[in-house]
Amino acid sequence: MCGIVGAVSSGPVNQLLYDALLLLQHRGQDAAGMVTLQGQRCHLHKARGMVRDVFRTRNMRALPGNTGLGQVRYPTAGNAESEEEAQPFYVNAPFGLALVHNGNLTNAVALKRALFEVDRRHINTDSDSEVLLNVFAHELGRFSGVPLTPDAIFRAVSAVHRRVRGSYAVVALIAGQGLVAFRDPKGIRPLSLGRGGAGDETTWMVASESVAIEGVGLQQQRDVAPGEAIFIDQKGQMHSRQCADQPELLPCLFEFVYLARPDSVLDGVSVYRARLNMGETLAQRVINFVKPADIDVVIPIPESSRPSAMQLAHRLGKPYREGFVKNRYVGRTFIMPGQAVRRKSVRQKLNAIAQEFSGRNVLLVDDSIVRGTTSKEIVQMARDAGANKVYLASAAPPVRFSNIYGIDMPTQSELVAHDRSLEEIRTYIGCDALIYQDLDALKSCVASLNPAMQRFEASCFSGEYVHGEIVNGQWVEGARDDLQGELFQGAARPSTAASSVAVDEADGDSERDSAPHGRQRLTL
Ligand SMILES: O=P(O)(O)OC[C@H]1O[C@H](OP(=O)(O)OP(=O)(O)O)[C@H](O)[C@@H]1O
Ligand SMILES: NC(=O)CC[C@H](N)C(=O)O
Ligand SMILES: [Mg+2]
Repeated sequence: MCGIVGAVSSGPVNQLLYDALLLLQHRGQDAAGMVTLQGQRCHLHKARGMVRDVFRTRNMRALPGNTGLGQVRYPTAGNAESEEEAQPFYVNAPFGLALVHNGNLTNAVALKRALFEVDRRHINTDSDSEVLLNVFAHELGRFSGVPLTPDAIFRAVSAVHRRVRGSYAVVALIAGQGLVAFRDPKGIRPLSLGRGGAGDETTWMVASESVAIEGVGLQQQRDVAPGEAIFIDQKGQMHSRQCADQPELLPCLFEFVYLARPDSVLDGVSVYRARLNMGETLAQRVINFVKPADIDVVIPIPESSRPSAMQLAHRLGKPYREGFVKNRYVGRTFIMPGQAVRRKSVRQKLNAIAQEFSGRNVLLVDDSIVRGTTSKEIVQMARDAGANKVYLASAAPPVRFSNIYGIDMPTQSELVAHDRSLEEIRTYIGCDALIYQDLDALKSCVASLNPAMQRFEASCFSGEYVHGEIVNGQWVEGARDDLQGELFQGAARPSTAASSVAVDEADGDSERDSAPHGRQRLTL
């Protein structure tokens, strides 16, 4: 996941974009960037780091103009250390184009080959987003004349939909023309449209989450529909068209579990309310495994599990206590690069209040257990703080399969639940009881809040991939040809018991950590 934003306004957009990026920081901590457009001239600044570190006053001054876009990056392709792979990407033809992308293309290798051999375009990094920009640029060049028309833009987006597979929420800027936003035909990653002011004073914004729109004082209008493209010209006129043949809404379920902020509304669903529902249904599961009389207190594992834990405690009639205090200056651990830094960060980030644990049977609640880094540490911290029994409940089902659509879970063998029975996971984490949410229950927690949303991209729980790239844990013929053998190798190869060990028991640094950031990424 990354956070993306774009704006067209009657005034300068640099501060607006900066503020929106800060509100999207939870979606990407590795790099940030912005492009603004003043007349025909694009101004770009991007670098590794968090928003506050990347944009100093002098950088902001050098980003003039009334149209612009920005991104916070959490890499799923290429290399987190590469400054060039920070976004936005820019190409000078046709017109001058800049693009930001949230998602992950699953046929990027084949596209890169075709771009070079057929379209005669050079890709200079290992980023799938640079591939996506060049596909869009090539198609825009084919359909557009001068002056550029909305129809040409929409035809180019339709062609992108035909060529590209995977997930993509996109904002692009066309020099001298305006802002384009589009979402893949299954709407896997979110994209919201907002507006403020009126007439000549109108400001438009497109952003990954509604919190960015509302946080800068604009109003959320609606979501960009799956497959839809929106074009806002420099006079502030908005044009839109459905550009996909068979669009259907299959949003990523993990957005509701963990990725999005609780105060966002995605595709009409309040993330906060969905998380409350998760607490309700999880409470039903808990009482199947642990007698309520054996639970003294419910304690969330901050931050994302709080709404679910609160509702779960309410449903069980048990006290809800903040037993862990979060250091607000440490970022999200799951999206940090590398297992060693993630593990260290759990202890730096969370500290136990011993009195809340001492002599008690505690039920810890987290939103999800992915690599098991957090839960293993936290269970031990609860024991060190004097807890009697330590039970652990997860508001999401076991994460057993790779995510290839924009969450950095490419390697099954990193996942604590992969190839392990429930009892083996419990033993590994070291808790006295382990309770997971049921997948159908999780889906209904979200779907009950929007009747139009009945299906989800839930591959990391189910192993079913919406584009059919992987079937029964194996890349299907053809889809596999698009990709290098080592890509997503956990999914491509049946794992062995040895390779399923998520984290080395002794020091937490698995062999995979010797690879850059411990990730198996798309290498083009
Ligand atoms: O099993 P793991 O691999 O440890 O991943 C799961 C944990 O990571 C996330 O927390 P994170 O610290 O990233 O963010 P949060 O503060 O929003 O909870 C998530 O909320 C879980 O606590
Ligand atoms: N998490 C994302 O959306 C990543 C975008 C893009 N695939 C990258 O790696 O930079
Ligand atoms: Mg967490």
